[in-house]
Amino acid sequence: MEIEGVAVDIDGTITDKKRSLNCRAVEALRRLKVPVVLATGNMPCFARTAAKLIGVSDTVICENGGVVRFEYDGDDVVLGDKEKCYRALEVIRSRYEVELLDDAFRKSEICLRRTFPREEAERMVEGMGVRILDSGFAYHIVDAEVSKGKALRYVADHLGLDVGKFVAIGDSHNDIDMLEVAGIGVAVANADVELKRVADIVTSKPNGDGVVEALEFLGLI
Ligand SMILES: O=C(O)COP(=O)(O)O
Ligand SMILES: [Mg+2]
Repeated sequence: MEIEGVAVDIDGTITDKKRSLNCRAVEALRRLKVPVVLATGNMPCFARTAAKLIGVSDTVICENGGVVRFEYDGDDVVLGDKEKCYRALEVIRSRYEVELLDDAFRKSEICLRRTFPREEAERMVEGMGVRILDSGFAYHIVDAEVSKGKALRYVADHLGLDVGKFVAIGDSHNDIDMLEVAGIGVAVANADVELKRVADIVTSKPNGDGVVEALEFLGLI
């Protein structure tokens, strides 16, 4: 299969537990001849800056697919409904203390510190049209209509590329459907078991070194 693009998660994939960026992965991603799309749970201002500094495509998937941006100076395309997330937040708040992260900068979702049982909270908000994702770094209450996978399909269509010819690389629960949608799904060695289950390739090395390993294995570098 001729690979037309690479979608890569940020935290836990090209960064380590302390969120320190792996420079070998940066160099490898910069060298690729196909578009490299960052796909993160983080907010648009962070994602666009990260893309610029890393030296990959200005097209980024942010807020777990709730926002997409095609140009550095372009507008955010908001795909998720934050009101749904606020309604769910009130339900969760009735039982757990919550701490919101960067709320003023998020347009489609609510990011929370990981201080309560995610699965229990997800049961509490069943039927409200939201999901609670765990990136390993934070929880995200997202509109159930959005995901990194759906956003990748949207982005690929917009760029005139076939999403089935993308490689997607990730580490967590919030990457599952992106790996499923892409033609080749890669989980780095430190990835959640549930992500490894849907991956075509599981690297032997963790984080950014795993990204480099996968790109070499696929003949992209
Ligand atoms: O929770 C976060 O913001 C980190 O998310 P990411 O692993 O999708 O980059
Ligand atoms: Mg991650």
